[in-house]
This record gives sequence, C-alpha cells and structure tokens, in this order.
Amino acid sequence: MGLDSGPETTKMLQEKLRTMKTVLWNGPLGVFEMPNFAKGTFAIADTLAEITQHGCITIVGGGDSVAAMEQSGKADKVSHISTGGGAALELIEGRVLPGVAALQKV
Ligand SMILES: Nc1ncnc2c1ncn2[C@@H]1O[C@H](COP(=O)(O)OP(=O)(O)O)[C@@H](O)[C@H]1O
Ligand SMILES: O=C(OP(=O)(O)O)[C@H](O)COP(=O)(O)O
Repeated sequence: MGLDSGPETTKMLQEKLRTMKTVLWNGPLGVFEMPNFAKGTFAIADTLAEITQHGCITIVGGGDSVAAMEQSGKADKVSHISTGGGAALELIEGRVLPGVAALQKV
C-alpha cells in the first residue's frame, strides 16, 4: 500500500512545481494525518508557499488539502484556498454549481 510519496518522487514533484506558473492542488500525497506518512504532503505544502512567493498562482482545494496547508503553517502563503474539493474541480470543468445557479435566480 502506498501511503506517502517517497523522497525521490517528492523531489521530482518539487522540481516540476518550481517551473509552473499556475498550480491547482487537490488532494494530499498520502495519509498525512499519520506523522509517519506526512513528509511528502508537507514538503509539497512548503513548496507551494515558496513558488507563490516567486509569482506562481497557487490554488488549493479540498478539505484535507486545506487541513494539510493549515497544519504546515503555510495556509496564508498560497494565492487561493477553498474547502471545496470535488466542487472546485466541477467548477473548472465548466459545470454550474447548485449554489451559484440558485444565486443567478435571485
Ligand atoms: N494511499 C492512501 N490510502 C488511504 N488513504 C489515503 C491515501 N492517500 C491519502 N489518503 C487519505 O485521503 C485523504 C485525501 O482525500 P482527498 O479527497 O484526495 O483530498 P481533499 O479532501 O483535499 O479533496 C488524505 O487526507 C488521507 O487521509
Ligand atoms: O474536500 C472536500 O470535498 P471532496 O471530497 O469533494 O474533495 C470538502 O471537505 C467538502 O466539504 P463540503 O462538502 O462541506 O463543502
């Protein structure tokens, strides 16, 4: 069972992230709620904060991803953060969210 990213995968992801202009993060890399499996997730949370400082637009969505950002102490260092996980992905797909549809009727 894969419960976290390993050091080489984490490094590869960090290197790729440093070349990005926009990043959407939806989902921790493992079961970060267990300290032994939190390294990959927190490393990526730190990297998101770092690349935001260098001009990357970073968007974090999903209750568990937000919890990971908060626990890493970097939640205020990303561009946008939302508890909406699946809903955020649906919005980006172009679907109309029920709450937004209801507002349009007002
Ligand atoms: N390999 C795994 N096996 C079991 N559970 C996992 C594994 N990887 C991650 N998880 C669990 O899934 C959660 C992430 O859920 P997900 O829906 O992807 O994120 P979000 O809520 O941010 O959208 C993690 O916080 C962790 O508890
Ligand atoms: O990550 C989340 O949802 P997801 O399972 O769709 O990714 C959020 O915790 C959903 O919370 P909500 O249903 O209270 O908006």
